[in-house]
Amino acid sequence: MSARVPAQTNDSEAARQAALDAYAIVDSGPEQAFDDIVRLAVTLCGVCAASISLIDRDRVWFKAQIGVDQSQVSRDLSLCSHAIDQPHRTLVIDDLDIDPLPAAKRRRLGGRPPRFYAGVPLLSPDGYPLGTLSVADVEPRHLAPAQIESLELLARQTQHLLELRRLMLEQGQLLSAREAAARTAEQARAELQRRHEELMQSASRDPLTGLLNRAAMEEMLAETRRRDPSERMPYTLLLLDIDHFKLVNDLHGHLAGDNALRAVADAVTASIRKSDIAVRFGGEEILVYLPGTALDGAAEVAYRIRERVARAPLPFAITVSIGIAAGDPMRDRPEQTFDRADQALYRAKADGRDRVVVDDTQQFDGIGLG
Ligand SMILES: Nc1nc2c(ncn2[C@@H]2O[C@H](COP(=O)(O)OP(=O)(O)OP(=O)(O)O)[C@@H](O)[C@H]2O)c(=O)[nH]1
Repeated sequence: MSARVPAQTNDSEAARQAALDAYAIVDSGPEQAFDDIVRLAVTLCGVCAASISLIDRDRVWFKAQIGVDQSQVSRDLSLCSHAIDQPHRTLVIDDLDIDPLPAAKRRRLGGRPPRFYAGVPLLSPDGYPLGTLSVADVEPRHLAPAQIESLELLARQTQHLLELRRLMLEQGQLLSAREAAARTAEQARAELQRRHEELMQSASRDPLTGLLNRAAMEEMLAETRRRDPSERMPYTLLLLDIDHFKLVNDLHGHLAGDNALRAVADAVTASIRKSDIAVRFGGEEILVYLPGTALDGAAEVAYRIRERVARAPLPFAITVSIGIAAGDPMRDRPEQTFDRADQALYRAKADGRDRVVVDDTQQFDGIGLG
């Protein structure tokens, strides 16, 4: 038996305990790999007991054991504590009656006191003793050098297992930390997106009518231009202007004019589909984009708007003029379609207002719908 080294300082014991804690193994459930090691140790050394013992604060806890009566013992009853006094040497005591260890007296293997003990310290990569892989018997024994070497080899395997276990634990923690960080980032992104949309919503709406404003339309146009023309569908543009609106303002006042504008916007919104887009284009001009709608469909929408405007709950009557043009993304640019709708609107005004005029320079030959 080797001489005992001086007692560890409080600091080094704290560091040793921290090294063990990093494995988070104490009080864990049984694991086949560790059970196999103690079984092999028993077979190789021809003894009745073996254990993988870990020194935890004031107790020694067995990760795996065969033939040992307790599942943990207080540290002062532990043979393992003797073994780690010389952490780089295997402690072998052939006969504890001849070469006694204080702790051995009160330990039991199958109800009997141990006579033989051999313990190989298990070290952390930093060299801190964590516990032992030990074999014991109720009879005196003498291990052949090859058996001691095998036991030491098994202890090395146990250390590898411990490392592997710790690495897996760290990986798991890293993974969940990464998942948590990804979740937080996703929540932040969603919140940012929500706030951005809110901001866009308020920035892109005309406060008086609630319709989209011109900036929003420009943004949509830019977005459309980025897409392949073949992916875009034909559409119609409907340009609406309130007739003699200046007179409405002059006769009934600006506030009444505002109400009239709101009523026309409501009439437009009520007459179009969700997929259509209405924009307050100028002072009293409204532009409506009707994707996938042909001229005849757009003319129907225009009539519906006129009817609703005629029934608007206002103390005075108002009318609107509407110009319509069809656009084909494969053939023309949106500006060209807009110009044709504008010209149709001009004709509607010139022809006496309160009417719908469909652009006749493309698919239709001049259908005045006024
Ligand atoms: N009340 C109100 N008036 C507005 C608003 N925006 C523009 N206007 C007015 O709309 C009027 C538009 O007048 P004009 O462009 O001369 O056309 P109009 O009187 O509608 O005549 P036609 O379009 O030829 O039928 C102007 O008097 C603007 O001041 C608004 O937000 N509220």
